[in-house]
Amino acid sequence: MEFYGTLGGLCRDRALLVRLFRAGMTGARLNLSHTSLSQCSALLEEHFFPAARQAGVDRPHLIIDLQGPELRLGTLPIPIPIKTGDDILLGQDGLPVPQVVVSSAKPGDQISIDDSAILLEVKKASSSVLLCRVLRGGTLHSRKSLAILGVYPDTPVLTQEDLMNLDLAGQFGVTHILQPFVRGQEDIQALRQALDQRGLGRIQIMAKIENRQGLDHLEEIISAADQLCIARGDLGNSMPLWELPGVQKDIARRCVAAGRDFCLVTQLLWSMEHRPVPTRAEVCDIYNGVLDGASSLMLTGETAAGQYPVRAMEYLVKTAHEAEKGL
Ligand SMILES: Nc1ncnc2c1ncn2[C@@H]1O[C@H](COP(=O)(O)OP(=O)(O)O)[C@@H](O)[C@H]1O
Ligand SMILES: C=C(OP(=O)(O)O)C(=O)O
Repeated sequence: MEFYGTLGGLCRDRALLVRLFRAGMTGARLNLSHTSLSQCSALLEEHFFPAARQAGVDRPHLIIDLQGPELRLGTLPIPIPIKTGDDILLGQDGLPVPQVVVSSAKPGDQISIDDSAILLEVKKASSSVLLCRVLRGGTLHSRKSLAILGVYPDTPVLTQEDLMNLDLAGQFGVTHILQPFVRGQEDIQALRQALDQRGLGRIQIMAKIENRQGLDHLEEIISAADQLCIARGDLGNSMPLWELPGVQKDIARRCVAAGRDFCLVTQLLWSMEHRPVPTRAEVCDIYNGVLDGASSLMLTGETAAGQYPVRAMEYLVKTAHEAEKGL
């Protein structure tokens, strides 16, 4: 099995990366919604690849997660607390959001931020600004994910930043690409074409299933992609959460039936961002994911921004190996 962490601000530390590899990590993801390959040249060349060599991992996977059609909050000068019941503006003179959010949302729509940690309802909409009521408050941070629930604005398959990152993917040793919000086989064909044009046909495409559009076109996505990724953060925004386990199991079953590898990601050990020991529910989730056929497991905030990244990797790897004994 492959075990991945996400490289965040924490990971500009070779000693930490050596410990993650020694704990069983076989590769890592760079979320290019928060950084770019050019900004990460020192992280990759001076820390990531040397750490892998030092830990005896010959060919670490380097996975880039593109921006694609995903919507995100813009950059905030400082984190902003918002309270349940407050009214806030999105767009002109308010919080920075992509213009397509302002033009697509209508009164009554709900907007989730940071995988639904924060929830807004649109009260009034004009062509430049949305007045929203805060249904669930919290603290807003830069570049957190944003979704208009049930609304799918027409956004490009690849952003300008994505194309610039693809230009550098060969020289930085990228082995896999996580393609976000895949809507059908055309999205995958567009990425494959962009890779072929750059002589990067060897890079594996991992199609992220993150919303209803992906679910509705699952069969063709399974055929077109090299691997799938069950991206439970955004996928969980697109349905009542109690439906998510059944949907995860259905995707897993269909991947296994088609002989397609799949990766399981998000909140596998979420509590370990702040606690040294996982919950019983988290280790059971990992164990079940392996029994359901996951070929890789990926940590996100646990290694990118958490307090116990190495312990989290150890729990991930040990729990998965225990589950493999039952296969
Ligand atoms: N390259 C990075 N630099 C700084 N912080 C990062 C980076 N990657 C991730 N993070 C932080 O870790 C959090 C969890 O990572 P991830 O799951 O990849 O992001 P998100 O949930 O925003 O898609 C991010 O929201 C961000 O706060
Ligand atoms: C891993 C995921 O993607 P992102 O971190 O880009 O929201 C997810 O949605 O589960």
